[in-house]
Amino acid sequence: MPGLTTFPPFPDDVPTHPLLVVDYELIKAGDQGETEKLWEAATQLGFWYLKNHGVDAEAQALLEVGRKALTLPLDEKLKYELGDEGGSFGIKAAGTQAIDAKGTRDTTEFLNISQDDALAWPEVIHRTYPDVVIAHMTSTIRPFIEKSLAVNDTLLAVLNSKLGLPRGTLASFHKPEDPSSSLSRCIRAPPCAPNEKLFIPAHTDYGSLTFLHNRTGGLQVLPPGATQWYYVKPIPGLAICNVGDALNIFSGGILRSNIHRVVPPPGEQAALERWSVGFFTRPSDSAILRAISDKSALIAEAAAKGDPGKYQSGANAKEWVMRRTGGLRYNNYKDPGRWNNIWKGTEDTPNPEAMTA
Ligand SMILES: O=C(O)CCC(=O)C(=O)O
Ligand SMILES: [Fe+2]
Repeated sequence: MPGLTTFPPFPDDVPTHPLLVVDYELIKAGDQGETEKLWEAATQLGFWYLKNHGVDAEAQALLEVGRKALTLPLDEKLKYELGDEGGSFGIKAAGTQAIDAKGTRDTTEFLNISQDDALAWPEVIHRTYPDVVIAHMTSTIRPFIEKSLAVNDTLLAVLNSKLGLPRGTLASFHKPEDPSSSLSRCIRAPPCAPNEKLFIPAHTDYGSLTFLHNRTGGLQVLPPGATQWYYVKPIPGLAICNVGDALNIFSGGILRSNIHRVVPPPGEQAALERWSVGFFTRPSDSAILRAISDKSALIAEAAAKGDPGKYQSGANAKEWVMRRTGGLRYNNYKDPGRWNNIWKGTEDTPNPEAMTA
């Protein structure tokens, strides 16, 4: 069982980037110093560790369900495949994404369960899932999603206040009753074949906040101004959180949606199958992705300094996610130039894979 595996250690001789450690208990208690730490992390690198979040057991349980679903026979998994239209929910089969400008197929699998489906179950809002997922909807999936949602909502409220927005502004773009592409995800990547270089290509996250539980290494960030990738070391009990495109745009660029990718785990960990789980908070489908300049002088000032098009995307959150998800699909791949552009996020650094392609 993945959760019971004793992992070979994460090597100490690979380039690793430190992240600030934010204490969720202190954030909930309104601690000023911790709030400042979260703000620094969210505006500088856009990534941080979160401790005392209380979701470890639920994350582990979701991983076990993900393991059951992603080890079903292929024909069973394909019944729930995401499809090429840019849909977010269901199973992403291996080989369905183009992971570089040359159109190389990926090897990872995802189980993506919609927040809306989990909260409304047994009502179906977006789609159905394999029986093994349904069987654990109330015992496992819903508790993971509810607790993760509470964590992300708490962080959003702190960021809302630091951005000088009227109370509840960011929350109004993330109402749980409005349909969204928010989801829980379980990722499986194979033990590293010798020529395997990339599991998930360099990207910014599509939504607002990501809350990730990693067992083995492989996640890498390209910090602002850096020319090389750095691993983010998985630390038991600490989640890895990051800002996505929607918050970058809402904040006029103040919050950083940093580029990252997933490569095979370093050192001896490469011999293991890689499993990770996460929760992705995304805005309501109909929320327009634009800087909220009319509600915060801070945001107005920041957005005015930036590229005007960037903070007036003209897209709503659903369109943004569909363009990015659909643009990566292998069946939609046409040529390197198109691959580089079609699924772009808010990154301010060129995609390093694009440069070498
Ligand atoms: O598995 C990981 O470490 C990160 C996955 C990721 O970046 C994503 O799903 O957006
Ligand atoms: Fe990501």
